[in-house]
Amino acid sequence: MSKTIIISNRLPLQLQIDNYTIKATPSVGGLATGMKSVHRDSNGVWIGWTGLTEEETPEELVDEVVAAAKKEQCVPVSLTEKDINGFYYGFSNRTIWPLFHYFMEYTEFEKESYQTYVEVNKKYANVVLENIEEGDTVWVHDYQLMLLPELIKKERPDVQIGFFLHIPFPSYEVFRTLPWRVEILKGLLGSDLIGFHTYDYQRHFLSSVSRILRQEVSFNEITLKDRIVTVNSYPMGIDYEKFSEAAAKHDAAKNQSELQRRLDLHIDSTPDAKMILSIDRLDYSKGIANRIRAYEYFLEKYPEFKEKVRLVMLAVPSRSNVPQYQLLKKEVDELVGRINGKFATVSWTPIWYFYRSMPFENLIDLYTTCDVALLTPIRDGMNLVAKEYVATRTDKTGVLILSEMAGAAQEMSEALIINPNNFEEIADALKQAMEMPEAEQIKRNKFLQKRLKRYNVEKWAHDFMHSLEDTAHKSDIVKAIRMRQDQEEEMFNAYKASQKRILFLDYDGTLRGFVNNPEDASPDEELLELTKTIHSQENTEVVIISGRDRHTLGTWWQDVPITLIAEHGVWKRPVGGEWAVTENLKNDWMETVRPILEKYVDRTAGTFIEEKNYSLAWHYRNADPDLGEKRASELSTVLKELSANNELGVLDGNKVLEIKDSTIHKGKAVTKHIFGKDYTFKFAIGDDWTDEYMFHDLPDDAFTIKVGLQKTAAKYYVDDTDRVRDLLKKFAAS
Ligand SMILES: O=P(O)(O)OC[C@H]1O[C@H](O[C@H]2O[C@H](CO)[C@@H](O)[C@H](O)[C@H]2O)[C@H](O)[C@@H](O)[C@@H]1O
Ligand SMILES: O=c1ccn([C@@H]2O[C@H](COP(=O)(O)OP(=O)(O)O)[C@@H](O)[C@H]2O)c(=O)[nH]1
Repeated sequence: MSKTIIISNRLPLQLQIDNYTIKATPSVGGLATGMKSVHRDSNGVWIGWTGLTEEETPEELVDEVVAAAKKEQCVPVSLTEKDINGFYYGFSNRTIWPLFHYFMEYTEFEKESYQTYVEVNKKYANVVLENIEEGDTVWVHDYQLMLLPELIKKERPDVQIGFFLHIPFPSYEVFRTLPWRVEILKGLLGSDLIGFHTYDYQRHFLSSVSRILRQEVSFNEITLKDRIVTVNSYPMGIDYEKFSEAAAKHDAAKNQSELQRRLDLHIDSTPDAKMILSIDRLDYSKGIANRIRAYEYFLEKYPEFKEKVRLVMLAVPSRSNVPQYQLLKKEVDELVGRINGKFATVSWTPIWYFYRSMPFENLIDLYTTCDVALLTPIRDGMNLVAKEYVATRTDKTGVLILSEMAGAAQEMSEALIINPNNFEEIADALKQAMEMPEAEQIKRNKFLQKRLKRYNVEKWAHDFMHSLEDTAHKSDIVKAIRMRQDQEEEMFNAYKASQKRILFLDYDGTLRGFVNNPEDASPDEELLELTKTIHSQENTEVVIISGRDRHTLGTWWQDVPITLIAEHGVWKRPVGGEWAVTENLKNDWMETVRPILEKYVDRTAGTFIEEKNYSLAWHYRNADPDLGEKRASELSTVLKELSANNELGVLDGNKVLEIKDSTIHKGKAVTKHIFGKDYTFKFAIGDDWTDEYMFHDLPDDAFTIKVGLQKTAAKYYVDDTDRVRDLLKKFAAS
């Protein structure tokens, strides 16, 4: 039976060794708490780190660690102290975490910790590969394992791999500063599906892929040479029933215990003061220090709330080996001390501060007891605490104040949404929350609860897995048209058996890869030799059919006697003959079109005009990809309007728009060329839109091949120019 393998840095359980006994406690943090319910309900396995290093695990307890993990359907990855320092405290939490949360001043670029990150990702990959069985699906989680998808895909291309990023993906301007940006993107692109919490993170990622890797992005799909990677947003939900049921149980017991519990929580004699809740890991991205300052500002701006409110603050220890977290701990301790010292009275302490993690029951107690939740992250991938707070409000009272910088804010517009850097706004929101009529609280929470209940963590995981299955169908379609070994053999058999053969070969993107400057793309010796050899076979004709100008093609194939067709069919050089125009063509339209193209060159950095006898081409390969596409579609509209009266055609090539007589295209050129000749083997290969005309216009029995995975009228596709070279070699050897 096939299974789902979940992989994350941490397992949902943390193991500790106390007096030679293994103790397990639940892991804290959104990923572990959220995925736990998904894992519980599946028959899969979860691979990750137990929290114990190899050095901390006595040899005689190793098997017990494995057994303790196995009991929870988990498989541990064994890591050394050095691994954890470089991989977890190092690259993950001193480079990626601050960078992806826009804390550039905290970001360290350390080559050594990156190297450990690579090694540890390989360790995870090895454990995954040991546990994969045919038909399994792999779901990798989060920023600590961004190289893992590629490592797995390389070994197991048959396995569907999903990746979900739980933290923000930053804008291209921030991401580009990372020295290992290419490696990280390539690592992620080993996946078949990549998920983010919000559309903004998704579009930031796609923008980096197209700008840094120069990879073709179409809507939410990235077309690689042999696969399609789908990218989408799936806002993570919570186990709604678990929280609402626990809250209902807690409410039932509330009458006898709540007041006592409040007073037990802290020595204070203002039990009627409203409670403002704040829960997070002690992390600078959570805006805890700012929150305390904003609370101070609130008490100053609205002094009537003194002794009427209390901030209940739970800060869960996190990543305490990283200096910034140690500094933050100090800062928060001092702030709490200072503010309590400044405002406290004999009967009132303005902040109750807990620095520890709490068991589930106590969390529920806090959620249900507090009148307001104040969550002000500076940046936060999602923030599940916001959702959990709303889910526990069984009577629908309570007010959520939430930072607009949390992914959750995008789905929780009924909350009071604030900018975490705007103290004025936070103070006013606190006042509004204190004074909000119950009816309004209920109205807002009703909407929020309905949505959270519907899009819970189960639905989230189901949606993701469903999309991942869909990507498998996409791969099937890809496999269907990719030229298989048997189809290739069939083609070569037909070639060998044929008495009269013709091969139409496009040049750029087919025989030769793209380079920034088109003049640098000259053919190598091997290529010239191959075309010559094939052409010299009996009854065989090789035709280079290109959009290039005749001088360039003519110079390159000066000494090779094959047919050349230039400028999409305007010019032809027969074997042993001279260049001649194939049609009666006009070029007086160029005077009108050139200034339009020049305007686009001036406005779009990196673009240029190529002038041919009967056509003008505007190249935008070196422009910013987004801007290039936008300007190309704008220009194409302008030119099409103009061309309607001038019999001009606009050819949309690979990062080039070419304007020429509309009666000229490669389809017409090949049709004319084969007219009246009884070729029994016809072959055409090309990579872009201009080649589609020949795929379309050649008779049905022709072998037509597209280079690269794109929509095409060709019968087959091959991955890249290397595969084209292989085919040429096989033709030459036939
Ligand atoms: O494992 P730690 O280093 O102790 O950190 C705990 C987890 O923190 C991060 O959580 C994120 O995931 C949440 C759920 O998607 C999301 O709501 C939150 O905004 C994120 O910060 C981190 O992404 C996890 O990998 C950590 O395990
Ligand atoms: O003492 C605590 C405090 C919090 N949490 C859980 O930790 C998660 C925090 O997730 P969130 O998305 O808010 O932030 P993250 O820590 O993942 O950045 C929530 O599910 C909380 O219920 C916990 O298990 N124990």
